[in-house]
Amino acid sequence: MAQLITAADQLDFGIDDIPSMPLPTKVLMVRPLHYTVDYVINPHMADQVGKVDTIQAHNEWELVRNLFDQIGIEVRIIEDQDGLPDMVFCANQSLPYIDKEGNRHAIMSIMHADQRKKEVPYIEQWYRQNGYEVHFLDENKIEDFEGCGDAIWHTGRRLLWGGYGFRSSHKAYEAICETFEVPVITLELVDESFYHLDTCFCVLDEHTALIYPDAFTEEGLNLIHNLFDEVIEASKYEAVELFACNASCPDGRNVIIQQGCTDVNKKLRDAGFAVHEVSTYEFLKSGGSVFCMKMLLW
Ligand SMILES: NC(=[NH2+])NCCC[C@H](N)C(=O)O
Repeated sequence: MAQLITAADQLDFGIDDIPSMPLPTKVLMVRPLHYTVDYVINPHMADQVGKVDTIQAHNEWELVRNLFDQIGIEVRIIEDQDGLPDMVFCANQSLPYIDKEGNRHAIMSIMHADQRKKEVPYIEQWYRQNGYEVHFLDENKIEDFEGCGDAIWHTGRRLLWGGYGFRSSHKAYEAICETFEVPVITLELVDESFYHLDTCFCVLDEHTALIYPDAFTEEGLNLIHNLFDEVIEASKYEAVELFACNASCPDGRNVIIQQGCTDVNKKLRDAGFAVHEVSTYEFLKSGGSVFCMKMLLW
């Protein structure tokens, strides 16, 4: 079953056929002491260089942290590094996994932008200190891969969704599929404003996803609709300006999301989710929100 799936006609399983995987119980967060917008590597950062209010950013980060804590997720914290202003976005430097025996693994990223490459060893060190087996992709064969920014676990199942096109190469998923022995469904990203899969695709529970449809190809949308019974769509405004799809729903019930996503939040509540709004305005300036500000762990 460990296959790479790029088109809906390759799907020979339903979600219930995929072995289950425990839900994450922890998050790693990186305290943003050196967070700024210093360079432009995605469209959201244009015009934002030097415009981050550092104190406000730290306050917002604390509130995000409190919300994870409140919904029962244990928060682990490390500090960021001087000269690495994007390190707070700790969804990007790795992809963790728990195998069927309960052993923990992490594949380290190959960051697309030179400015972010030095973040990876700090996260690797944390994994080593916390009993994870660390794996590397072959840099001679794979150009880039930005961890859980693009690679997203299906809630409760040993199935990975892999976005590619801007920050991660399709080739990375061949290697990940082999290393973790899980099926990977790849989704091409076509709009630069949605440069990571986590900007336009959020798995809410086993049967429900929140997406921004125009960020995908028709084939991608087919794949998503094939595996999810319910697909909630975000409007352009809430997806681009408020990063609605960059929400996080670690337990299949509580959704932590940027403040003001009125339309999406109504749809989430109608579908039975508990919505927790939080301001991440200072992080939106860098092209990130709740999902990017943490790494889900077991
Ligand atoms: N998973 C995410 N979308 N992370 C946000 C990363 C933001 C960061 N400024 C970058 O462009 O790399």
